[in-house]
Amino acid sequence: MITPQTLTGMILAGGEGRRMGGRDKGLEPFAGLPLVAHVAQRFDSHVSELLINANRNTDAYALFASRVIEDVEGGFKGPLMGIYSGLRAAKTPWLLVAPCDSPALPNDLVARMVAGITSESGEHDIAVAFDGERLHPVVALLRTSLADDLANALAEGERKIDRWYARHSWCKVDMSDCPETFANLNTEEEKARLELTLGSVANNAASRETP
Ligand SMILES: Nc1nc2c(ncn2[C@@H]2O[C@H](COP(=O)(O)OP(=O)(O)OP(=O)(O)O)[C@@H](O)[C@H]2O)c(=O)[nH]1
Repeated sequence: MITPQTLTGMILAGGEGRRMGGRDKGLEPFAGLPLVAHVAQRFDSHVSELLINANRNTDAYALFASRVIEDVEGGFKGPLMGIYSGLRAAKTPWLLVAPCDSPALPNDLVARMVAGITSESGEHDIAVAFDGERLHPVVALLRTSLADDLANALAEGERKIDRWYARHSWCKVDMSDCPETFANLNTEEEKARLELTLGSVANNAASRETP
């Protein structure tokens, strides 16, 4: 059974943000808070430790997590390297990953992912969020014992997250009831548009969960 004691959360914030002029996306303000703060709230009290995977501005990120970890191998090798770095850093058997640029993820994200990975014969090794049309490979629950296997895949040059998932016992977690919560911000224009449509959703969640 996956409990908060056996689960580490990690926010992926290690990208270059090229489509946003190279800015550090996780620290961009959105509806009054840095993007990363919205995502951090989804993990509140549901995990034993929250990590942020970032390759820049690590002091700024430290305000929002228990630990900030950089990619094991630098040079912006992609999100699969970030996931690997989290699998290595986590002290628990399970790691739940979410991206820093999706500020409206479901408030019950952790419960949904944990319920979704469990099958009649036990747990799969990996569960991936599915919005009814698309998989979201950077919203995933994984066994941390996969770290060695991922190290080998990365050494072979693998960079595609879903292709690596497909080598394992994996499942989709159906979130087709809330596809809009997966909206992410890649450009200034998307940020401005989503701030109008999703800002209130994200803000309401924030004020509900702030003690
Ligand atoms: N650790 C790590 N995370 C990454 C890397 N590249 C992207 N990510 C993360 O993966 C998720 C999806 O990233 P993208 O939006 O595809 O890439 P990005 O670098 O943020 O933005 P672009 O440069 O505009 O593509 C985000 O949470 C990123 O922070 C990387 O090289 N290392």
